[in-house]
Formats: sequence, structure tokens, C-alpha cells
Amino acid sequence: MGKKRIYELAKELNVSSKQIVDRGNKQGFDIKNHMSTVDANQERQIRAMFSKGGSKPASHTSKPAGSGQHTAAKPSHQNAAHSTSSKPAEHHTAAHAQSRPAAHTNNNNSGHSVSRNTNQANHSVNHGNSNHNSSNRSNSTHSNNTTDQRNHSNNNHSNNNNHSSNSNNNHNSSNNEHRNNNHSNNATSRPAASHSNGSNTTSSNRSSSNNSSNHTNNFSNHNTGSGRFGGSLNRNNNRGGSRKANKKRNKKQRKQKNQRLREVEHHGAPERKSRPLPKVLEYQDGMNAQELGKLLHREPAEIVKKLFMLGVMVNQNQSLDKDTIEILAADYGIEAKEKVHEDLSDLDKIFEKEMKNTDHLVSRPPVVTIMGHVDHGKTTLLDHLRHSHITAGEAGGITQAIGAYQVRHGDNQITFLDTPGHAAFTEMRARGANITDITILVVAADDGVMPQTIEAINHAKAAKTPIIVAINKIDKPDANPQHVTDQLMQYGLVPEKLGGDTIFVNISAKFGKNIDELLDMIILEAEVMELKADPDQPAAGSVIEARLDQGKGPVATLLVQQGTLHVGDPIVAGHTFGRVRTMTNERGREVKKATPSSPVSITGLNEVPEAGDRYVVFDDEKTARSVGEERAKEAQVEERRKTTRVTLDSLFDSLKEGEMKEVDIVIKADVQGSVEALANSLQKIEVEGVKVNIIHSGVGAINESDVALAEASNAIIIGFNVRPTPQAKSQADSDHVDIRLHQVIYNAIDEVESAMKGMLAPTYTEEVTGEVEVRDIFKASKVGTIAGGMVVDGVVEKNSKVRLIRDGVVVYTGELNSLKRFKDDVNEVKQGFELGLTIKDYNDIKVGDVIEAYVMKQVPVK
Ligand SMILES: Nc1nc2c(ncn2[C@@H]2O[C@H](COP(=O)(O)OP(=O)(O)OP(=O)(O)O)[C@@H](O)[C@H]2O)c(=O)[nH]1
Repeated sequence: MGKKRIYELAKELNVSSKQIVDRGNKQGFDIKNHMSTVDANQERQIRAMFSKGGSKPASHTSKPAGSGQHTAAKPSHQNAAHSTSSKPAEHHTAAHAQSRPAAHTNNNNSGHSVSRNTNQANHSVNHGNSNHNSSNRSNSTHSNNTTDQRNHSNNNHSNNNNHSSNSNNNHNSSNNEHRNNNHSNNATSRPAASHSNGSNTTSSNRSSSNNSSNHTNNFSNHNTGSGRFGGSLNRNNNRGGSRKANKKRNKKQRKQKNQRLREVEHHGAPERKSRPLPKVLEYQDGMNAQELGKLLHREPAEIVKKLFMLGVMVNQNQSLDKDTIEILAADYGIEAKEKVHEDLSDLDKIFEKEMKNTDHLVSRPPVVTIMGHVDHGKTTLLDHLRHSHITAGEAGGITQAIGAYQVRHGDNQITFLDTPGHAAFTEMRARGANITDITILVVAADDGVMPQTIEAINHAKAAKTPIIVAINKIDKPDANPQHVTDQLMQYGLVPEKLGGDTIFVNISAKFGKNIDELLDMIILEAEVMELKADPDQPAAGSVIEARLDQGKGPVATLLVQQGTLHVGDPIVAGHTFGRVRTMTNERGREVKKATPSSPVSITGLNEVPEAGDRYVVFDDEKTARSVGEERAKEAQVEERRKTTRVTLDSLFDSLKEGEMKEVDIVIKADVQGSVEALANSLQKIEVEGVKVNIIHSGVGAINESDVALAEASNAIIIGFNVRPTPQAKSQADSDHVDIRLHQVIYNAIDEVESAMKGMLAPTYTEEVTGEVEVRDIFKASKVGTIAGGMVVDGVVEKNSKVRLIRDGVVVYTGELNSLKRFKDDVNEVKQGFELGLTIKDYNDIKVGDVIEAYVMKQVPVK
């Protein structure tokens, strides 16, 4: 109680969280971020800070324009002549952000978010200067759809906006100059300012920082987001003749923009369809602004902007954590509810969920499996049922062998599975298809309990399926049902009349004796079991059997275990998917739907699923397809995992187990000499009669075909002064092919030899942390060659070791000398960011080189 979160306070005060954090901390509060809380006393102080005009939060007619600081700032910026007093600050900060992605991101957003976001982002990154910030804020608060472009193009319209226009004259006059100046220099605003011949009041501190910005700019010609700012470096160099042309062109562009603007002003801003916010934001952790925009019926740019205001700087595609999403929802004044992500590819989970549904349960027929020892009469019993227990009008009986069929008994139906044996039964169960409700154990009265009888009992028990004993062949003269009963009792199957709970029926499958009694007992058992399902929901069940038909494509017999299956249903079965195209029952008759416990043969799947696979019906085919494809991919990976690959680490174990007598190796090196040297040395290694077998060698980067060969041959790839191509690397990763990279031949030989001797115990291992693409080269007499580039993967740390790779070949290995972001030394630069670096004692860096950063990691000794 009494504690308030910064972002809430910021919202109330109409300032950014960042402003409060900065100013609060200046006052000695300890505020970490927008989520931090302040007590009532601190809250009061903060309110006072912002209400005294110290920050001019919402008042856009306020001080900044009058402040010397801003006036001083004006001349250094091309847009200094903005009609609003806040603009100088804005462009001051914008200039800082010349390479910030945020500024670009927002350029393509419509509306006022552009300038405002830029302010926010830059402000928070660079200064924390509340004056700037507040003026930005006031600008944004009253931006009235004034876009960045619009501001630019309206430099001469000082009455644009609601902003106060004090000191506009000055601004305007300098503006023209600066615009021109800017066009000739036409880079980002700051560097331009450092050359600013038109600037009359550029403050000295600005100038100095401009210089540094220029340096920065060399590293990153980044600020090319809009046409105006585009082509910064090139155009920077445009002097003399082209300057005139530029002027002309820009004048024309300005004219066009003004024209467009006038049109917009005339007709009013284009109407935006604004749909109401949802009452509850049902989000998933990790959603990005774009996805949230869809849920909130808002432009992603608006979301990004709001997040900026809350002190969270992201672009539309960055995923957001729960806290941030909840704050966002709170900011919109709506409730946020996390939607637990359902992994649709986890079919078992969906299946289980469907099976547990108890909404509209009705009784369903039992699913019965017949098991027993060889020749005890299973087939005879099934055949008898198949041909006898069919309703009138179904003459011809069951003609289709689809692996299961239903028989009618009075008013009831019973589904029989045509399982060929116990192994299949258990295999299906192992695959999760516990589809049998009742097991009929057939035991021949003249033969008694036999090995497979016992096996069947155990299978059924393991599946927790009730057993009904059918003592068969009682017509035979040497039949001894009592003996069989006595034997079965030893396995826990005790007849009811002897106090047990197992139903025994004496039958003759051949002559159809007591078959009705057996069916009665099945129905009775089913009733006790209260077998139920909900026919109103989408179907879920198991594949009983499947095959590829030349004419029809994949054909699968499905047992409906829950819901009702319809023709046209989008379906995923195992890792196959499709839409139910045709559906036939065991009599070969086409049906439109199949209710619980019905077996049907369907077509329409893209592949042949496996018996025992589960299937689930989805709402739409698109989802079914993506789930099916995802599952197929997973299955493939799983399959690959099963065929274990040889790696150096497992080499000794494999050798010990006598699995291999030769170690197959693929060698790739930078030059032929190295290939030969390595091949010769490796072939000389002999450990307990096991030899190295070089199956392929060559010069150049390790490519996909090397990996494919290694995979097919279970070989290890040794790279000497070369690297795998990105495709080869990802292929090796997914195929689990072991690639070992070396720079010293001896090490390569030693590693293989050690592995073969089972002594592979490196204390250090190399871990590649990141990759830099060199995009610019700068020569500085004092520091040597500076490489400007982008971290395209991972992270580069100041103390990284580096390898310079040119066309897949390692050209130099060494250490970093310096690592910079713009002019600042930094400890690390992450993926997606630009950097400048120098390599110790090495200057021959070229554009297009790849610099691989790595660290040596200690491997714990096992
Ligand atoms: N006398 C008599 N013979 C039967 C009876 N039931 C089955 N038979 C005979 O027993 C033999 C084996 O019967 P199947 O139904 O093939 O036995 P199964 O259990 O299916 O055998 P597998 O398919 O090999 O596991 C056949 O010759 C049947 O005719 C019965 O009730 N009485």
C-alpha cells in the first residue's frame, strides 16, 4: 500500500518513466527502472519536481525555446528552425542517434511517433537531460499527428501545430541556412553541424562532440532511413558542382512534401479505422509489438511508441516479456491475461485433453481384442463373428479387411480389433495406443494354458485391460475346460463362481456354440466399465493400420475414440496430416461420419501413418498442416538421433565395443601441402590395429557435400585452417557430424590419436562466441587498420581471441586490440550492432572479411 510504480506515476504526470528515474535518482532516490516503486514521500517529491515546471512535462508552450541551451543547440541542426521550441532538442538528440535502429524503424511509421520515439530513444541512451526530455515530451504530447516529415517540411510554416512559436523568427532564419548547409553536407545532423558553415551559434561543446560523431559515422553509415537523410556518407562528400544539383533536388522534394502536407491539412489527417480495444488482452509471453498490435487493434508503431514512453525501447519485432506486456495493457487501461502457450505439435497432450472431455458423454461400444496361443481358435472366432453377427441388409458380411470391424448384438455394437498378435498389441500400446477396452483370451480346451497364453495374460494385465476367458473347442472329445480353469487360476484369473472377478465362457468357435453368451458377457463387462465418449466434439483416436494404395494414396484405418470424425475434417495422424477425403466402413460402404468406437478407413493423408499413431482433428487445415510438418521434422530429428554418429569423444567407446576397425576421416585444409601432411600423419596413427581411413580430402572451406559424405560414412571432419560454410555448419549441427577445426597439424594428429587411445581429455576447448562482417576499413596512422562492421552472430568480447577468415580460409589468428561502439571503448558488442575494432599486430583487414571471435573455455575433467 502506498507504493507506486514509476510507470504509473509517469502516466499520471504525463512524463516518461525515464525522466522520473533520472530526476529521482538525481535527488538521491534509488530507482532502477519503470517497474520500481516509490513510497508516498518520494511520490510527493516527484510530483513536486514535475509540477514546478522543472521538467515542463506537458506544457509545450513552455520554456525550452527560451532557454539558452536550446537556442544554442538550434544552429547545429538542420531542423533547428522548427516552429516549435522543442524541436531543437529533438534534433539534437536525433543527431545522436544516427545509427540507432530505432530511428529507422520508426521512419516507416506513419504519424507522430517518429519524432517522438526518436527523442525518447536518444534521450535515454545519450543524456538523461530532463530539459531535452521534457521538451520532447511536450512535443509528443501535443504532436497532433505532426509527423517528422511534416515538421521538416513545415519549417517555414511557423504556425503549424499548437506549439508555441516564440523565437520562431530566429529559427526560421537560421533554418534556411541550415537546411542548405545540411543539404550539402547532408549527413546526419550532427556531423553536418561540425562542418557547418552556416551555423552562427554552434556551441563549442556541440562542435567537439560532433567531431566524435563524425568518427562514429565513419564506422556506421547507418542513418539512411529516410530520403532526406539517406546516403549520408556519399552525399557528405558532395561538394561543389553536385551541391547545386542537390539543392535543386531538395527544393523540389520540399515542394512536393509541402504540397502533400497541404493536402493532408486541407482534408484533415487520413481517418484511421479505430477499433475498440479488447476488454482483456490475452497474450502469450514473448509476443512482439506487431502481434500485440493485432490483438489490441492498434498499429504496431503505436505500441512501440507507448513502450518508449514506458521506458522500454524495442522495435516491432522484438519479443516482450510478461511484465512489459502487462504494463502495456495497464497503460491502455485493460486487463491482461496470459494465454498459456499450447504446443500443438504435442499431439499426445491434445489427445489426452480430448479424451478427458466430459461434456456430453454418452455410452460407446466396447473395443475388444482377441488374444491367445497359436491355433487355439482366434481367427475362427473372429471369422464367425464377422459373418454371423451382422444385421439384415448387410448380406455379404464384412468384406473389407480394414483391421477392425463392428458387430451387432441385439441393440448393442461391439468393435473387434483384428490384431494379428501380442507383439503388435504391445507395440501399439507402447506407442500410446491403449485402445482396447476388453481382452478376450482364447484358450483351447484340449490344449490348456500355453506359453503364448501366459504372454497374452501379461500383456493384458500390463495394459490394465479386463480379460474375458473364452475356453474354446469344447466340442472336442478331449476338451477339459475345468483343467484350463484350474490352470488359469494360477495366473490370477479366477471365475466369478469361485469368488473371483473373471468371466469364463465355454465356446466352440467352429460351431458357433455359446457365441451369443460370450457377446452378452462383453456387453455386461462394458456396462460395468461405463465406457463413454462425447460424440459432439472433434474426433481423436488411433491409427489401427495403414498402407499405401496405388490408386488412393495413403489409406488408414482409424478408430474413433472420442468425438465424431467427418469427411472433410483437417487431421494430423502421427506425423502425417491432411483432410479426410473419403471414409468407408468395414463393409466397404462410404460413410459421412464415424461416431465413437467406430473403425473407418480413410484417405486424404499426405503420408502413410504408423499403426498405433494417434490422430487429432484440428479446426483448420492450415493448422493441421503446420502441426503435421512440425511433427514430421521432429520425427526426422529423432530418427537421426537414433543412428548415433561417431564423434571424437565417443570414438574410444566405439572402438572398445568393437564397433569399428577403421576411423573414417574427411580432411579439408587451406593448401594442398597441409592436406597431404595431415593425411600422411593421420594414416600413421595406429592404435590396437585400428587405422585411420581418409575417405576424402581437399582444399577449401568445409562444404555441404563434405558433411553429407561424413554423415553417410559415419566419418569425422578435420578442418585445418579452414571453416565450414554456414550451410555446412548447420547441416553438420543437425546431422550431428563432428567437425574438428585446427590451426596446428600436430594438435589435429594428437587429438585423433588421443581419442583413439581413449585419452581425449582436453582441459580447454575453443568456443566461438560471435562473428563480425567487415564492411568498412579505415586506416589511421596511429592505430593502424580499423575494421568497421556488424556483429552478424553472437557476441564479440573485448578479450576475445579472433580469427580473420577470408573466403572460408583462416588468414590470421590473434587477439583484439580495441573494440568500440562509435567512439567509446566497450566490453562487448552483440549481434545486430555495429562496431569498430582493431586486431593486435595485424593490419591487413579487408572489406568482406569475416572475423570470428572465440574464447578458450575450460572443460571440466570428468
Ligand atoms: N473342433 C474345433 N476346432 C476349432 C475350433 N476353433 C478353431 N478350431 C480349429 O483350430 C484350428 C486353428 O484355429 P485358428 O482359428 O486358425 O487358430 P488361431 O488361434 O487363429 O491360430 P493362429 O492364427 O495360428 O494364431 C483350425 O483348424 C480351426 O478349424 C473349435 O471351436 N472347435
